Amino acid sequence: MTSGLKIAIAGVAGRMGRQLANAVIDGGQIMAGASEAPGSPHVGKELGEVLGRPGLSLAVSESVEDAARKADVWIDFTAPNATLAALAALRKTNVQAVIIGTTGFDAAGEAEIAEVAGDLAIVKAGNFSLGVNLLCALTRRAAESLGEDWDIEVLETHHRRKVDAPSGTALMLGDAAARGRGADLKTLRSPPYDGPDARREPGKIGFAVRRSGDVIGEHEVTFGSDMEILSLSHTALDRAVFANGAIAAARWALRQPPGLYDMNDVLGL
Ligand SMILES: NC(=O)C1=CN([C@@H]2O[C@H](COP(=O)(O)OP(=O)(O)OC[C@H]3O[C@@H](n4cnc5c(N)ncnc54)[C@H](OP(=O)(O)O)[C@@H]3O)[C@@H](O)[C@H]2O)C=CC1
Ligand SMILES: O=C(O)C1=N[C@H](C(=O)O)C[C@H](O)C1
Repeated sequence: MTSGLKIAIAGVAGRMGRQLANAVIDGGQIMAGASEAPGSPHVGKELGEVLGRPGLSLAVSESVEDAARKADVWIDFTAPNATLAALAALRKTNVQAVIIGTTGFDAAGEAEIAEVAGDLAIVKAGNFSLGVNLLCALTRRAAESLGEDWDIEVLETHHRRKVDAPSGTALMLGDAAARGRGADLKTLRSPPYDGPDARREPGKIGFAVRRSGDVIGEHEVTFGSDMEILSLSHTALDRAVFANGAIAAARWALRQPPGLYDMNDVLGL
């Protein structure tokens, strides 16, 4: 049964782009548009050829306006510059909602997104899985309960092709921990431990990053005191969990006024 949700997917030939397009089609939504990077060998191809699903006829476009023409919602898991360029172009289309999964924005990029959210309903999350968003709530709760003598460390592991570090999810977890301590992550973030005097500063939140093989995404937050260690963790077993969360966010966002939302809003956490 079709839900009538008309979705355009940015970066459709990427790991998440393919996952999203397959989830849209298999879930009975409408694939209304698909984009790829200007100059990509996938531009101009039929989506069916890109996905290995013969008979699917929708041309992959390098133009945001063209890919968005028949869509109500734009889902973007690409790269920061690509997402920001798309947002500027989407303001001139009929798209009402944007789902941003891209990670690695700098402060100026985050500000640009907040500005565009004056015109569009935007759901942005470093992770669209239910488990990770619940893990953030649990991390905040633990940080609220445990004093500064408990060292907070966030460890993440991802596949070797990941570009940004720490991951968007690790930063969400660090942010949740900082909020639990009534502070901002900017203030509490530890510099990397590296060099001859790399001692841990009390009260800071540390990050450690591993890149290995084809790991989809593993995150662990530890709270360590002199006598015990509390560890909270999450493992993503299938990228479908991100795609399904993003599509649920799309359905939710189309019912909202313009504004900047996250998965807590969508899931009611
Ligand atoms: N929030 C979440 O739940 C999740 C977020 N992510 C994030 O999503 C992003 C993408 O991850 P992933 O799919 O693994 O990465 P990939 O590199 O596999 O995919 C990104 C795709 O976007 C394309 N692209 C680049 N620039 C443009 C452009 N201007 N217009 C259209 N397409 C473009 C790339 O093309 P080309 O290769 O030619 O550059 C590529 O096909 C990352 O930031 C990642 O951290 C990933 C998983 C879950
Ligand atoms: O790049 C990835 O793959 C992932 N990116 C997101 C992040 O930066 O946290 C989410 C997920 O862990 C996979």
